[in-house]
Amino acid sequence: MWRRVASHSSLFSAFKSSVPKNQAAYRFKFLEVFSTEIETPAKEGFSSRERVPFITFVLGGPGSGKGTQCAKIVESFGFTHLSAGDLLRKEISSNSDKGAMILDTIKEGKIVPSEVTVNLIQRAIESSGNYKFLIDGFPRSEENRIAFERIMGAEPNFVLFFDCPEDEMVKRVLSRNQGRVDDNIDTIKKRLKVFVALNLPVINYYSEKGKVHKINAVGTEDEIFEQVLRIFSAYES
Ligand SMILES: Nc1ncnc2c1ncn2[C@@H]1O[C@H](COP(=O)(O)OP(=O)(O)O)[C@@H](O)[C@H]1O
Ligand SMILES: O=c1ccn([C@@H]2O[C@H](COP(=O)(O)OP(=O)(O)O)[C@@H](O)[C@H]2O)c(=O)[nH]1
Ligand SMILES: [Mg+2]
Repeated sequence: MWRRVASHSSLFSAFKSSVPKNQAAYRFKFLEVFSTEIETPAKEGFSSRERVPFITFVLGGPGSGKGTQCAKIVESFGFTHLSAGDLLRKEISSNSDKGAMILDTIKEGKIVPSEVTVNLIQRAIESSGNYKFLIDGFPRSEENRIAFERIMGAEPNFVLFFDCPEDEMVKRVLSRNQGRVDDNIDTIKKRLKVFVALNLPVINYYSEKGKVHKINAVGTEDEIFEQVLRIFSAYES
């Protein structure tokens, strides 16, 4: 069940180029894991001395608490937090030639073309120097998922799904106060529809593969983190 995809991986190349020359063994491990098909035991964790890449997708509707809980996971477990939305917003503010298109897409609550987002994630992975990643708010569609798996040559080790009722998500987004162009009632309604139509199928896909940990996202931040903690502690080997 914990099978990684077989193709030659650009994730491997990414790690390869970011690893210092004197860490040949480290580099070799990535080759071993990502260029061959390996049955990995279900209990494989993220603290092994091999430092093999460990990827968690963090999914849930807008306002379900993904970013808030990712910050806590980083503190406790040393993951690198890559919020796809933050990477896209950074791209807008960096005056990139794709900025205007990304801004329009976000305002409409739609999904940015997969190759744009995957490339940003890939670059962030390459420059992180880490091997444990929380990929927050991505993949948002089956097309996103397929593009990630094809380009990176890797699947997530597991998926966290923050399950939150819509009225609670709307309440949280409207009081988020981060000056985001999409935190308004019109866009949030569109985003909720996009979540159900395009993002839930991704969660169902990984659920059928036995990779989803569902979290009840209603409660205090600390109550929710207790559930998260139990899951991550089980992978700390
Ligand atoms: N458990 C919680 N209860 C109430 N509000 C929360 C909770 N977790 C996060 N929030 C708040 O809700 C808003 C959305 O949280 P955020 O982490 O940005 O969600 P997401 O990344 O899923 O959109 C933020 O203002 C955050 O402070
Ligand atoms: O992989 C992604 C992640 C985000 N977005 C866009 O960025 C917006 C904000 O995403 P973010 O994850 O920041 O929102 P959150 O769920 O945290 O409120 C989304 O509605 C999309 O328009 C996207 O197109 N692809
Ligand atoms: Mg977020």
